[in-house]
Formats: sequence, structure tokens, C-alpha cells
Amino acid sequence: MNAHTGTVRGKERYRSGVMEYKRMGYWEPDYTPKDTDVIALFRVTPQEGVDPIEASAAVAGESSTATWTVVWTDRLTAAEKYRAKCYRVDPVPGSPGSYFAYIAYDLDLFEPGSIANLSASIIGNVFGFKPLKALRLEDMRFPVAYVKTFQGPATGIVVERERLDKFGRPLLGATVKPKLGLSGRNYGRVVYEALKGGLDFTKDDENINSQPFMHWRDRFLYCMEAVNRAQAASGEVKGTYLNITAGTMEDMYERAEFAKELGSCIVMIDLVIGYTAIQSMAKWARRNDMILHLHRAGHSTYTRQKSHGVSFRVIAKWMRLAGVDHIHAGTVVGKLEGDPNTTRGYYDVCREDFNPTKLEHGLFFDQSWASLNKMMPVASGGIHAGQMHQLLDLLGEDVVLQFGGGTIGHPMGIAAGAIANRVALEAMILARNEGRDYVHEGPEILARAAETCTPLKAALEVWKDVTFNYQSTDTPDFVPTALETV
Ligand SMILES: O=C(COP(=O)(O)O)[C@H](O)[C@H](O)COP(=O)(O)O
Ligand SMILES: [Mg+2]
Repeated sequence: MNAHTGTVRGKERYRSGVMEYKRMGYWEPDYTPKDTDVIALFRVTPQEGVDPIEASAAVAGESSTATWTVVWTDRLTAAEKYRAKCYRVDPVPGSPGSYFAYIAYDLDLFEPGSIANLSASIIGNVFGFKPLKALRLEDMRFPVAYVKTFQGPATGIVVERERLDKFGRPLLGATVKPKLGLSGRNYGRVVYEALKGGLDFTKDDENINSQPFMHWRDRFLYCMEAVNRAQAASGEVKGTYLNITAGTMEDMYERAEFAKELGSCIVMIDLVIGYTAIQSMAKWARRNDMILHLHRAGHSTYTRQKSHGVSFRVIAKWMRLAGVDHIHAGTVVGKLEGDPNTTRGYYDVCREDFNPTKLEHGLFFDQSWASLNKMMPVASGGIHAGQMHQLLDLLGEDVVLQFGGGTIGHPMGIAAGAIANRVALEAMILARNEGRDYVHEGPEILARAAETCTPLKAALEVWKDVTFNYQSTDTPDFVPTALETV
């Protein structure tokens, strides 16, 4: 769409009254984004009768310099430079009434190294704007100059593997269950059995902090005793993500320091603590040689619906800038939302040096990560040993596979659950390394391994019919014609 009504300039512009955003200069179809611009792609659904270009220009305006009327103080600024420019609006294929709006922002609009500042502009006001029925932030492109103002992941995949001394296979983990109610000592037993059985990590759940049934110091003490004993018993490096999420930054620092004092190699935070708190903890983790795990608690409230909210690919990009090492990124086959193509896009954001545009994975832009460390994606939620071939195929090698129920729900106990997962994984990696078609032969490879591993046999038997085949809500709907500007 390039119907250009033209930016009104000079005296005309500053007459009193209200002017359409597209005439204020927020619609510039001839604008070519600079390499140094930040670009945002929104899915705009205007109210009935609202011109899509005006709606998109309004998003550009309200997320940068504008308000609902022209203000004369614009003349005291380099307004042409500071105005965000919507330069392209395309109808969303197969979604009548929705449009992809491309908006470019000058780099000077953003404070270096601050997700809080970036998000206050890009998602600050616009989502409540009355002329829009719905709005979704689909993707963003960050210039290298801006990427370089962020620390990036505190540790990164390469150094994490070196510290753990584990290479060539996905890492294995488990979320301790039940989520709430265990005492510190019983909780520590779960950790010990799971780690000794063969997992690399265990983890606190998102809502385990410091409740009356188990205060945080008890949990940390018993968990680290379990880690140390499991390391001694197995001769392998083990970890448990101690969740340091708390009500204040001071409490989080105190918990993080205690985790370090006890020798933990990893701490955990929840997305709900907020962007500034996440960046602070990433800096702390870098200073203290600690791996930082992020649980994306709360994200589905705004990432899941295609028409409104913020895509998780944008959150993943923000988190790579902010500096976490692990990020929950979906399982495809498990119990929670995760279209295979969309999930693939998230994994690419975590693990590539450079993301080429890939509309089929929901990646609208080339994105260089300018040597920021990589994040380890975490696949968690309703997965079990019987899916090992699919998990390896869909998610690759640099990933933590986390089986909570799929370890602790094992009929022969927690250690047996861990053994089943480790044996299934090792059998699949061996088959892959031998050049076998492990995706198609997967069930056979698992059945063969189970002949000499009773825990795996029991796992395959008890969970054989567990699948979560539901329609995904967040799928890419970008066919190649989406590239053509109409
Ligand atoms: O407790 C679990 C999984 O438990 P289980 O392994 O027993 O299903 C995690 O909170 C979810 O994986 C989060 O989801 P996501 O990873 O998609 O953010
Ligand atoms: Mg959970």
C-alpha cells in the first residue's frame, strides 16, 4: 500500500487543530530504513472503517514522538529525525482486516542497553489505542550498533558446556514436582535421586520461592547437599536451578549470593520479575561466573494469540540482549503451545550468530547478533522418554530437555525415571552418530534399548499413549506473497 497523502510541513502543519498521523509524517512510503534504524513489525487490526495506513501511522506516532494533535514544541526538536516512520503496510495473507505494518525508528530514540526503555517506546501506549481493534508486535530488527550496547548472555552455550564438561548431546533436566508443598528435606531427596539417576540438572518450578512449607534457605541447603552427593556418586558435574525470584531486588541478590556461597553453578529467575531486574541479574551472573536460567512464567498471557500482544520471538530477542543463558522456548510435542515452525524461529533466535529472514519460521528480518553469546533453549512441559527421537530431530543438540512429570511420575521411582531418560537419550545419540535414520527408526531404537533397561521399558509402557495433539494458536501465516507490497 503506498497511497501517500504527503507529510504536511511548514506553517500549514502548525495550524491549530487535529491532523491525521499519516499527514504528520508517520507514514513515509518512500523511506528506506537505515542500517542503524531499529525496525518493528506490527500486526495491526484497525476498527471497522479505519484506514489501515492511518492506523499504522498512528502506531508509529504513538510509539515515538506523537500525541493526538500537532504540538508546536515539535519545532524545537529535530522532529523529522525523531519521528518513527511507517514505511510499508501489507495485508496479512488469509486474515482479512489485518495488516503487517513496518515501522523504522532512529537509533537515538533509545537509551543504550535498556530493555525497559526500548519496550516503553515500542509497547508503551499503542496497545490500548482506540482506533485499533487489536495489535501484535510480531518481530523486531536491531542494528548492530544497538546490539553492542547490551551485555548479552552472561555465560553462553560454549562456556556452559565447558563448565559442565558435557558435549555432543542435549542436557537433561527435571522440574521438581509437586510444584508446591514439599518440605526442604523431601525436596532435596527428589533432586538427589533425579541427578544420581542420570540427569544433568533439576530445577525449581516458577512458583517456588519462599513459602511457609519451605523457606528458601532450607531449599538451597538441601538442594546443594543433593547436588554434592550426586556429583560424588556419579563423577559428573550436576546443577540445580535455584529460583532466586523474590519480592525485591535486595532479596534476590541475597538469595543469589547464598546460592554462590553454597557452590551452585546456576541460578534461576522468572520472566515476571521484569526487564530491569533481569538485566541486573544478568550482570550479577556475569560478575559471579554463574549460569542464569530464565523461566518464561507469564508469557502466554500476551504471546499466545496471533491478533494481540507480543510474539515470543520478540521476547526471546529481548532476553538475548538482556543476558540470560537459558530460556524456555517450547517443546512442540509437549503439553504447552508450540507450533513446530514458530518454535523453530525461537530456537534460531537463541542459537544462531546471524538469523537470516525466514518467513516460514516467523523471522521477518535479517538479524546479526554481533557475537553476543548464545542462549541455551529449554524444552519443558509434558515431555517423556518415548518422544526422544522427535525431540532430538525437532530441537537439535544444544537444548535442555526437561522432564518433570516424565521423571518424577515414573512408576519405579524418581531415579528410575532419570535412568529411563538418560538411556533413551544416549541410545538416540548413538543411533544418530552411527548415521541411522533415527527419526523413523526411533520407536525401534527405544524398544531395543529398553530390552536391557527395565526403567526405560516401564517408561515407554506407561506413557506410550501420551500425546498432546491440539491445534496451535500461534502459527506463521506468511506465504511468499506476503513479501509483495500491494
Ligand atoms: O513445570 C513445568 C513443566 O513440568 P512438566 O515437565 O512436568 O510438564 C514448566 O513450568 C513448564 O515447562 C513451562 O512451560 P514453558 O517451558 O513452555 O515455558
Ligand atoms: Mg512449571
